[in-house]
Amino acid sequence: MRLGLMHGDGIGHEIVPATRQIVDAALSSVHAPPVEWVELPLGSTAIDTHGTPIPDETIDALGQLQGWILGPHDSASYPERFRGQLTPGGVIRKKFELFANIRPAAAFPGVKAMVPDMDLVIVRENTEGLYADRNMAVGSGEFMPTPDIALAVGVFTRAACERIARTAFALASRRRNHVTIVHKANVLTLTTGLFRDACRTVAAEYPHVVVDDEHVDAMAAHLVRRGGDFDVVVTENMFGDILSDLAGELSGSLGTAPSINASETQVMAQAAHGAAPDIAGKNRANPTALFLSSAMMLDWLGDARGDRLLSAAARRISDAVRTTIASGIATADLGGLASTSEFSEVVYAHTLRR
Ligand SMILES: NC(=O)C1=CN([C@@H]2O[C@H](COP(=O)(O)OP(=O)(O)OC[C@H]3O[C@@H](n4cnc5c(N)ncnc54)[C@H](O)[C@@H]3O)[C@@H](O)[C@H]2O)C=CC1
Ligand SMILES: CC(C)CC(=O)C(=O)O
Repeated sequence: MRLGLMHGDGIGHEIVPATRQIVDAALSSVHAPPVEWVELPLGSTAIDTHGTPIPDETIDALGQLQGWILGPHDSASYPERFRGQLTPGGVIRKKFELFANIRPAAAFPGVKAMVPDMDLVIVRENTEGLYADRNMAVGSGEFMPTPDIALAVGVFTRAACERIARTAFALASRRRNHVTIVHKANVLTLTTGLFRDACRTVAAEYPHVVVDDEHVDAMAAHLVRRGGDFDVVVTENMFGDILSDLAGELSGSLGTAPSINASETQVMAQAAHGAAPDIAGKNRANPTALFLSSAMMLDWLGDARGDRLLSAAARRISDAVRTTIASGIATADLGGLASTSEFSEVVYAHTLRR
């Protein structure tokens, strides 16, 4: 199996190589064939070598792959000429229509979580909404008609809202049969109102699923006070981005918050967090989020290919992470003393253990 690999920026240079080793270990431990890794340029290093953070050769190569791992990028630090453009991750999401951003948040044994009974999945629409896109036909855009006025246009299409709703209801049907639609239809009546209504339309196809809906501001409060009450949360692009950081932190740390971005045919593993420039190069980052993102990717590929070994390898990784953290070994964000490499070595050993 060929899988793409992009380090990204900041802590990506620490957590991506560690993740590659864990994936290799997991596949070997279940006697699956090894991965043929396809390393691709992206981020600051690609600016130096190719003059752009997202070279055409990377996009072309991804078009030939079913799955890949994307390290976090530090687009806020790119030279001025790249600012205001879609970020590398955003370009990839839109180019390959990776419309479903699946972001679980569940507390681990051994972690002092602020909401210890949280076990939910945020299903985020990944191609529309308010996130800027100057270059593509479908998407949204910011512009300045004068130097003193900035405008942003959000795009919500019924087709994309119904598509992400189906993902959410199918997921809830395999979990606890509960979907919460998050919107802000009291103010953004037409746009997020369309999102809510399209989700409600799809809900009629899943009569066994309990549906409710919340305004995004109230939802933020509910997550803090009673985050254990939610199962699947479906929402638009920016609300999902924000709520998933909140849920990640409430259930452990941003460093434990995984995600995949998926279409019907391709999957990208990408942690929910960013490049963490404040701790980059210090061997302090928690690689858990990317480890678990890669496990989600293997699981997705296992389903898509009907290959149980890939799903078994995915379980190896998540079990190894849980065992490691439950044994009291954790990085600083979880209150532990382990460095990135010390933590990764223990997860690696547990992944290989038969
Ligand atoms: N998917 C992506 O590639 C994303 C990229 N970014 C980019 O990352 C850069 C920094 O953005 P910020 O807003 O500071 O968000 P961030 O997620 O990089 O960092 C926020 C805070 O969480 C901590 N943190 C994040 N990941 C961690 C980990 N694995 N282990 C331990 N602590 C961790 C950081 O140290 C920081 O204190 C920006 O250029 C931003 O655009 C931000 C979010 C997502
Ligand atoms: C493209 C990213 C920088 C947006 C983001 O924060 C995320 O998707 O997590």
